[in-house]
Amino acid sequence: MIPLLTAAQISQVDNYTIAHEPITSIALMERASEAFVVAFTCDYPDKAKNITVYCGTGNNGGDGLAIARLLKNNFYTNVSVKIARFSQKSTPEFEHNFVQLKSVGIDFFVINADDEIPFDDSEIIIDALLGSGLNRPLSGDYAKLVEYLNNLHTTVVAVDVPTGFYTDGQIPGNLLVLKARQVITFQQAKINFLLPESAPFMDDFKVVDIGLDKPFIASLNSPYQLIEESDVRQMLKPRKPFSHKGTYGHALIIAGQPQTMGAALLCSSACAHTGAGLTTVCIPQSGLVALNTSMPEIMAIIRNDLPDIKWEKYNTIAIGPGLGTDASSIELLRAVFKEYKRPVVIDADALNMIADNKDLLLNIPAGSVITPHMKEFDRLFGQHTSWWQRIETVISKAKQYNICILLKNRYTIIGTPEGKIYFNPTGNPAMASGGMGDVLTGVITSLLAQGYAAREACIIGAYIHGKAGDELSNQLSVVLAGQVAKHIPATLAKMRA
Ligand SMILES: NC(=O)C1=CN([C@@H]2O[C@H](COP(=O)(O)OP(=O)(O)OC[C@H]3O[C@@H](n4cnc5c(N)ncnc54)[C@H](OP(=O)(O)O)[C@@H]3O)[C@@H](O)[C@H]2O)[C@@H](O)CC1
Ligand SMILES: Nc1ncnc2c1ncn2[C@@H]1O[C@H](COP(=O)(O)OP(=O)(O)O)[C@@H](O)[C@H]1O
Ligand SMILES: [K+]
Repeated sequence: MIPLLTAAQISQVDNYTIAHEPITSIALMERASEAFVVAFTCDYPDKAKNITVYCGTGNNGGDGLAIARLLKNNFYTNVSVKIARFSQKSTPEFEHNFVQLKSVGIDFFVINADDEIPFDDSEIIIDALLGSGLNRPLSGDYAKLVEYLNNLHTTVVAVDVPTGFYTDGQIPGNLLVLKARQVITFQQAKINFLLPESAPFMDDFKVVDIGLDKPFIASLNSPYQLIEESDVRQMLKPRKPFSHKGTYGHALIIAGQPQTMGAALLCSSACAHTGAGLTTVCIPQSGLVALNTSMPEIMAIIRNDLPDIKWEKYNTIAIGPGLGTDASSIELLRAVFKEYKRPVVIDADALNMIADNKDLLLNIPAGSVITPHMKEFDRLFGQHTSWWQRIETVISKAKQYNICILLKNRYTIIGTPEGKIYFNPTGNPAMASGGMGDVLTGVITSLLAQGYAAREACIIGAYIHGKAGDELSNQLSVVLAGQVAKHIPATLAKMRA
């Protein structure tokens, strides 16, 4: 796991590293700038491009000055610097690098407060105006400069953070930010880069290691963690030589209506492909031929008004995909909560029914998983105006109901009753198509049936679901849910290798 820190914590780690490595703050800035330049030269190798580095007078600006000098040393022939001296204040690291800049003879131009903004015809802009020290929305001269630069539509590469962007906490509406094609960020992704509100301000980000003190970072015990492949590899259990279908659990999936049978088929296919020993799906009579034709491995219980379910047979139950919200579905959901006290997976229409009957929230068995997307989440827990607010709700509701909440998105958010938030990095826009969530539910259900706890099932499930989609998207620009379900065994084989 990569712990994700707030700007205040990063500055704490910065100071700790300076004191304990030990390293001077100027040497740390040089190391950060070198790391930026290595990444930059990789993505922008044309050394004749006309590049302007815009620098503020804080440490982000200090980085910018060092970066300009290092680019020149790396034979970038057309680099110049514009310094926004809008405040009398500057940091010693900025001033040190200013002296260095002058000594290597790079063209620079100072823009003072209230000055006209100088004409810019550069091909690449490096944004080192403001970084993680931002403490208020841009206004005045900064706002004027950023609006001018945004209107140029030039390729912008931001140093650490796009100027004006909030790295953590609620992002105010109508925020003015210098829009970046790419952000080359230091040490770790900033938490807000992982939320959809970052989308208008950056196409992409890349993390470069600047050698901040890792044990100290771990000691801060951040609630926010980014999942890494190694975590999932460690959590995955092998399939043992003398094992049999009973070893890997029996999952029951209650899903589908005549018009939404696909949801039941996708969910149960994903469950079987993720390795549950047995999968049974509870569907209406009209779905039986489709099930037997497409997946003879899966057993069926025909869903009359209230089917006769032998609850004790199942290691876990999933309920919701394509289920509908009519009276008999609500009755069935209540029956699950009444009869079955082990962890379940609740998705789609089951979430919508709980949203309409909030008393049911209290009946969810401890250790269960709910898998809402944004709209289902807001129906359940009230309207939210920002993703930061949703994260806060995930933390409080996971604890209150003793469940894992998996809130789906580009970086799916998993909250546990212990107050941790895990971000899943896998998945891609080729997967933005119907039924993908049904497959995820099947994957998580399968993992619960196999004996993984809810936290592990969510982390492994979200990761391999997205990873399967990533592998497919190497060849395909659109990936369908059924393809992801069928590809899970190949992804699992690689992860277990
Ligand atoms: N931490 C690390 O790991 C490392 C960090 N490094 C680098 O340091 C950067 C952080 O530098 P930093 O702390 O000097 O802050 P920075 O963003 O340059 O801002 C400067 C000042 O601007 C001001 N200000 C704030 N908001 C404003 C606004 N809206 N409009 C106008 N002014 C505003 C505010 O001062 P104020 O006016 O509030 O007194 C603030 O102090 C970081 O992003 C990275 O690039 C690396 O070199 C080494 C490793
Ligand atoms: N752009 C994307 N990047 C990463 N993952 C995506 C993207 N679009 C969709 N997904 C994944 O696909 C799934 C969609 O779930 P959901 O909205 O419930 O779909 P459905 O209701 O159609 O089954 C989620 O797991 C989500 O993380
Ligand atoms: K910046």
